[in-house]
Amino acid sequence: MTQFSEFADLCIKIENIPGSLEMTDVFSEFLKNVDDDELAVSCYMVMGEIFPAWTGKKLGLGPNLLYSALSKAAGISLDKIKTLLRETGDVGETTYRALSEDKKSQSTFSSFFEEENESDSGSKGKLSVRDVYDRLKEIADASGKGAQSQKIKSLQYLFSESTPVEAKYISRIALEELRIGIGEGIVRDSIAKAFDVPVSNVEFAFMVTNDLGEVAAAAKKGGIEAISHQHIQVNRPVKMMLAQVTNSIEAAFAELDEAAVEWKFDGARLQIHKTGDEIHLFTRRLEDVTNSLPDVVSYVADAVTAKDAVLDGEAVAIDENGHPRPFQDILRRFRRKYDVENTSRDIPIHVNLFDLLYADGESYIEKPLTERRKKLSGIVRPGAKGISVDDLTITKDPEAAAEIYQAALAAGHEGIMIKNPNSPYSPGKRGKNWLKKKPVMDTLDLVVIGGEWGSGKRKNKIGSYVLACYDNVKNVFLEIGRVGTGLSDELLDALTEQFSDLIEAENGVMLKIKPEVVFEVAFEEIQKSPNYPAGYALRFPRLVRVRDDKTVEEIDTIEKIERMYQGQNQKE
Ligand SMILES: Nc1ncnc2c1ncn2[C@@H]1O[C@H](COP(=O)(O)OP(=O)(O)OP(=O)(O)O)[C@@H](O)[C@H]1O
Repeated sequence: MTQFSEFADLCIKIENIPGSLEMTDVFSEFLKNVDDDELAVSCYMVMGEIFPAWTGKKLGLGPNLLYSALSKAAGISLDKIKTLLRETGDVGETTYRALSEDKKSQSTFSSFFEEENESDSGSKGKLSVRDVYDRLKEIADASGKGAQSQKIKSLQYLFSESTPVEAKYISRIALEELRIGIGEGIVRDSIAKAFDVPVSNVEFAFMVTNDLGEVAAAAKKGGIEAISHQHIQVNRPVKMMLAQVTNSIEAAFAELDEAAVEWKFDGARLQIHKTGDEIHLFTRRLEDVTNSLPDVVSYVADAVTAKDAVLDGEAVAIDENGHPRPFQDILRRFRRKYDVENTSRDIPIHVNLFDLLYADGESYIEKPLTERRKKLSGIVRPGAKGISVDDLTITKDPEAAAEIYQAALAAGHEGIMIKNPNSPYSPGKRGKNWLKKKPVMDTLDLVVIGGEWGSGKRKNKIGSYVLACYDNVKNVFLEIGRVGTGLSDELLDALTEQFSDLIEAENGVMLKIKPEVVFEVAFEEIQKSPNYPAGYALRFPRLVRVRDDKTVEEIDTIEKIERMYQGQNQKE
């Protein structure tokens, strides 16, 4: 068993290291020494997760529940916890302080000094890494009547059995806010280093399994040989391949010579897994939305002739003429948990398939696009209801692509995709093998980190939202502005509801919100601004759409905003 105190020490060390190479050194040492039973979970937890990415499962613990547990464990009032939150602005620090005060008040004079001397990383709690993981998993699994109090009890147990420093990290993990600067790249490199396997092999195994814990376990057990045997599996979603923007069709053809051109549909990504009669549908965030889309399940059952397959496509909400409806409509379908039948009648879907990852026992991801498409067309019945393989044109002629682009826009879609016909499918990669061309509209994907209660008629609604971009060097969110004006009452109601469980702290009318929801925001211009931590502000920002299909890891970075600012000033 590895003590959780060792994990907390690891977090402290890593937080104080600026460079990723050193982080890799430190984490790979930890991986070498951790128990087999705790190897995989250490990989998840160091990234602030409990479950491997492919499960799409989240702990889903509201901040208020955590504060209740903390208040009970520390024996101090909820009000006091909220005051601490205002002072520290951070749930980890609040936990540390709340529990330190508790320990002080309960300790005798001499034990107080013992604790002080041993403080920070020194004093040891009673928990192992596995204990913490198991309790958090229990919290995630609790459901139904009594689940709330069960969750509070489990957290309370974790807090009371750990030192303040350990509890600080437990709180951050529980709210999915660990953010010590370790992401998938560093975990991947650490596995390679710890178990002496080339990074490229670890990378490939991760792409196909979507589970760094499992890859670490395989690497430890059987090195390169074992991880080379890992393959894509039906019913385990893999990350979707993504696209880069191209400024012009000509530029794309200059890169590619010959290109595969198809419409960029305005809908939501869907990864379809079929094993015999069992069909599962996953979103871009790898959430299982099978139950919300019974119509799509029946379309797949009817159209796909392969026994087993993993297919990639875009689900589009359509009107009675087959034209695409607004993006929010397809998201309504994806989110729907009740009254699914009626909603599917009101908002029909058409699925446009454009790729194939696996069919009848064979992985296709390493094969060229043309071969994948050939097989895809061979396993989907033409003329089937609600689902089709999209049209793909292979051409060397930018003019032909321009015509397809115009046709796509005329049909109400976003533009075109220009793909490298010889390229493999690279899960989770955004590279030059897929380029997208759509009309220029400057938007940014930003995360909501705060808000403000409205006044007057909007008293009980969150009336404006504080937005942040991501600083991927310092690993922090940077506030860049707000949106509020122009939002309808109906939308504000829906948003207030969506954010109600994400409120971490309140100060007067101001709210601190757990960074989870992504807004796509349009604006007139990016300006330099000393008023915001990002150093930039958006002129006339307005909400285009809530990007429920994107995770907070996918928001735009300060680097990109700097580049956009410079590009914008060059144009003038
Ligand atoms: N024919 C197609 N091939 C691939 N992706 C397509 C196609 N049609 C629509 N798409 C959608 O376009 C997305 C690829 O663009 P990108 O990787 O930039 O995602 P994005 O960041 O969501 O971009 P955007 O905001 O432009 O949709 C895919 O995730 C998919 O949902």
